Amino acid sequence: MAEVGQVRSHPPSDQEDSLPVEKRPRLEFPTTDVAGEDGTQAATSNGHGSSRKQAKKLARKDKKKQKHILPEPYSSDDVLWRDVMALLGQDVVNHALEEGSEWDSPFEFKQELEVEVSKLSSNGDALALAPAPHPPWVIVAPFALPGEKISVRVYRSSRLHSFADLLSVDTPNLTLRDPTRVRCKYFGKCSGCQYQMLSYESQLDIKRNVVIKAYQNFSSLPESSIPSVLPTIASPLQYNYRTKITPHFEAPPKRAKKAREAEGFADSDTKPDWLNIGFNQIGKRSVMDIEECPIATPVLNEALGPIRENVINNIWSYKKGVSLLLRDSIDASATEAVSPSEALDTLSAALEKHVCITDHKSTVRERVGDKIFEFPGHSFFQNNNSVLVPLTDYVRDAIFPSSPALSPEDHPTHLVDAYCGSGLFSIMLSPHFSTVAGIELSSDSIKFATHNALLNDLPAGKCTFRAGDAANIFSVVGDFPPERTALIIDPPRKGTDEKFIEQLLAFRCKTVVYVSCNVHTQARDIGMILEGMQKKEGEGGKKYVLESLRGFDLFPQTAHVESVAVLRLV
Ligand SMILES: C[S@@+](CC[C@H](N)C(=O)[O-])C[C@H]1O[C@@H](n2cnc3c(N)ncnc32)[C@H](O)[C@@H]1O
Repeated sequence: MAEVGQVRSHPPSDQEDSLPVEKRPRLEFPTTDVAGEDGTQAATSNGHGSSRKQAKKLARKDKKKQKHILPEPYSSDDVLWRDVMALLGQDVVNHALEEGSEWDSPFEFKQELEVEVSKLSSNGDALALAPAPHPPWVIVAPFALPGEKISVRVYRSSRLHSFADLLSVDTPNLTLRDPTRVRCKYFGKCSGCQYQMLSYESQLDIKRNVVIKAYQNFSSLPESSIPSVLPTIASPLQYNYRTKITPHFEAPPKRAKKAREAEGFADSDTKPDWLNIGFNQIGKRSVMDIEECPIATPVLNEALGPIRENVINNIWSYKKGVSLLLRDSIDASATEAVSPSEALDTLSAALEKHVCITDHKSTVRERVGDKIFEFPGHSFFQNNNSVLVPLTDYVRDAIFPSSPALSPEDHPTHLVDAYCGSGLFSIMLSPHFSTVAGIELSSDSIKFATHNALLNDLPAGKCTFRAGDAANIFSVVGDFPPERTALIIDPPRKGTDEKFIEQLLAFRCKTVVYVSCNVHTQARDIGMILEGMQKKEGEGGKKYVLESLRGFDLFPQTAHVESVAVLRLV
């Protein structure tokens, strides 16, 4: 029986946990809350009420007003808001803002309507204009495609848009949609995947468009500074690629505990109806029961059954909701059992044996190309192993281009790996550099980065890793020759910060490769770097140019895209 292992309260705090198989944040307020927000008007329209009543009413209105929270800049809500504005057109949006009607949803809670999808948002939802005679307003619904006529039911409204459940696709777009492509029985309900009905080529095209829009909307750069976005690089595996999943469940509710008490605490090995172990349902806070996940690796799917059984058998002992951890790892005991004298193919066979790690403190082991990486179960590691050789090769080729962008005698000799985790880029690219320095906030990851350098027999002293804020790296690489140094930036979703960018601009290394799981904050940061350079140097001297830009598909079947931007000082 697999162990449930170390569990924690959910939602998980891991910075990359905003990735696909996760909760989407709840937005704003239900549609019934959107009545007029002008307190003065409300008071005068109710001319005969007592002043106490009026004061109460005003207080209620004020409360509602406070709920009109604008999206956090660069958040997925902000990304959606830009898409909503683009679909409505600037004139319509300006008019609604001037009128103060942008929160006045024309739709009631649970109102049903038919719409035609215009486009996809960068978050993967379908966007449709509300049909006449409704005022200009956007309907946001999941799992529908451009050109499709759909029936939806509104469940929540926001600024000039309402969220709706998809009830049916009445006229499907058969050039894009093919239901036989869908491999998951939960697709259409689970919030994990958005695109299983699409061909893989269409998914890659859509993601390229997300990168294009991100730089248009969030970089503040003139069109002339943004290169044509290159085609998205495919993931070698399009299913069974995800090496980490975190299904979760709620603790027994009070009513269930009471019912059990009334029945004399009778134990049962069947799953209670109220217990769901899985991922979030689309558009809801509730968890849906998931027995298999076709984007997760086979070993995680094999382990999921026994892990679920263990939870079911012990469910009454849980006081809080829990996020389980399932992580695919090479079986360390199988590789350790191979003696050095044994043939290489015995070792290779041992490296193919995988197990599921459930303990946050256990060590996970992955192979990337000819290197082995170890890291603690709770810490960050990229979740799609199949794409890591193409990704690290791509970063290497960007640093050492064969084109005239960089002649061989100018090739970098030093590498700075900011936000280095357990050393993926440093170690994969180390053969091409004389000196490598990595920095990372998590001291656990840093311990493992140092350990991984030894594990892969890198020459002593070649790679040094330190724990700390990424910006601190510039104070320790003062002796690196900037014109022979490459910098890799791979921050969490919130991107890097002004302190880091300020020092990057002072350091002026030849090449910067910015890898990001959030192309919107990446676009902001790249904009800040290019603008900052402009301000520092005026029109003279060398400047960074954004040489190339492209998406990498680390998460097939989902709307998520990784983005790689290459800056060169020329
Ligand atoms: C997207 S991960 C990339 C890790 C690594 N490059 C890799 O590919 O495995 C981002 C990393 O940044 C780290 N991090 C977050 N904030 C940081 C900060 N202010 N300074 C340095 N590292 C930070 C996280 O702990 C995480 O390991």
